Amino acid sequence: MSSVYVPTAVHTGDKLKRALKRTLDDTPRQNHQTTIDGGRRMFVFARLVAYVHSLVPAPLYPAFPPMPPSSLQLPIYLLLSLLILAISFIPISTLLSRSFSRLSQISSHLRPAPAFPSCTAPPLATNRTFSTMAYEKELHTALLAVQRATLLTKSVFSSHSKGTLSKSDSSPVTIGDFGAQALIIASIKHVFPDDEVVGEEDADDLRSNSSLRDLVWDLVQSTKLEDSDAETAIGGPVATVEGMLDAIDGGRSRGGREGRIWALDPIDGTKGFLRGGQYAVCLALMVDGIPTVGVIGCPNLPVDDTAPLDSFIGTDADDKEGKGVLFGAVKGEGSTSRPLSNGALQPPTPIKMKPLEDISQATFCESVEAGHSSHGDNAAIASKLGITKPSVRMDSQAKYGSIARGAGDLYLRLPVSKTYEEKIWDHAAGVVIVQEAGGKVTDAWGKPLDFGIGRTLKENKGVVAAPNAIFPRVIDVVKEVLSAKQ
Ligand SMILES: Nc1ncnc2c1ncn2[C@@H]1O[C@H](COP(=O)(O)O)[C@@H](OP(=O)(O)O)[C@H]1O
Ligand SMILES: [Mg+2]
Repeated sequence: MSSVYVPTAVHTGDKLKRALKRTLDDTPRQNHQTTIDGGRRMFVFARLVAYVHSLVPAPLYPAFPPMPPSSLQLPIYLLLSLLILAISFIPISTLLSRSFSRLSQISSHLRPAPAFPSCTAPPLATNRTFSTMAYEKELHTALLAVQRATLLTKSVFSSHSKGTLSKSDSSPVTIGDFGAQALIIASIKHVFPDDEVVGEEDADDLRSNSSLRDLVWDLVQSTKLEDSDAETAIGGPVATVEGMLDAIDGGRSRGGREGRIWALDPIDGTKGFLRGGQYAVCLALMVDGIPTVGVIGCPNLPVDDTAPLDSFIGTDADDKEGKGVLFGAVKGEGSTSRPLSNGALQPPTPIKMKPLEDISQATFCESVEAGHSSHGDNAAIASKLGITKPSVRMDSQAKYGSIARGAGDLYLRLPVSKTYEEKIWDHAAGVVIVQEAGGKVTDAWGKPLDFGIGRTLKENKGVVAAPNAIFPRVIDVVKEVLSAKQ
């Protein structure tokens, strides 16, 4: 009767051996062999247990695992079992540890590989909240910081005196740029003290010009979110003038391919800002050189995404209702937009690029400034694509936000100058928002934008953004037009 257990145990050992062989087929040979040896020893162990069982009269242990009788066979059973266990302990533990390491190898292969250009997985973020969405704390902080900074820029936008200076590259900078950079970097440093920031501005002019510094300090001191929880979440007010200058200078990072680096454009489209047109406050977190979180505040875009793209262009009517949009995106988590507010964040709405079956029906966006993007080349591309609608000219990364929510379709930025290097803060946030809304962004030759080589995109020329489905056709035509000029 006891032999009933023998085939069962042998069968179990055999099954285990076959299962191991099958599942570990792609294990490197050496590990494979050792694991099979482990399986063999387990098989022997099973047979020995079965043998010991056979020494015990079957009727005395009807259930499995059997309990031995209290006769002479009991000590024999115990002794043999102990001996077998001791012999088997080493191979079993080896087998288990190999199986666990194999499992962790498999799970590490399942981790998604990051996109160009890094081949390493993003490191675990410091200060990161472990919630259902990756980079939730980073996104929340960036949304609030940008929203607060837009309050400051709006107050400068509606004032006649904007404290404008000309920078060394003769581009304009205003007290709004300095104030917004101070507020945003102070928020980032409060929540993520170890992170670096590549910011467009520095505090040199303010350190040498006390009246300008006082103007900026007044702005920074008087700007706060109306919701106290929101204000506290990003560190509250900047405490001192020196703290403000240090915050602005906190944007001097040289950038790079490693770690967490924020890219900040406190007022993108400064010329639009001065003209009363579109402008944007833009912030992105790059992890190992890859734009991962993107936030763009556009105080002059219509909240209604079906409104004509140029609804508020060329007006400086700050009192117009229904304007002010805050875009946000996290890599792999989608893009959203919400109305800008003066206090807590408004609820978000997911956004997607417009599905476009017929390219000729596309609306394309380009810079207002002909010195920033070649209007002639953009027009030649549009014409080759069969596009008949006129371009929508718009300053700033509001272009990225507009195509991401389907209010436009393409963004063409064909280079004017052979030597100009696009700045990472002019594109990082927009790239995440467009990608997460179903689009692709490359340079004009179809090369991925490389944000990991410093403060500029020096390996790239121009920028093209389009919905994934039509991107190949668009970039072919862009290359055709560029090649014809060579
Ligand atoms: N020659 C040039 N080619 C391309 N971009 C340029 C440029 N000169 C300046 N820019 C950048 O163009 C940005 C504005 O882009 P757009 O034309 O899309 O509004 C400017 O940002 P700022 O306004 O923050 O200085 C500036 O960084
Ligand atoms: Mg800019």
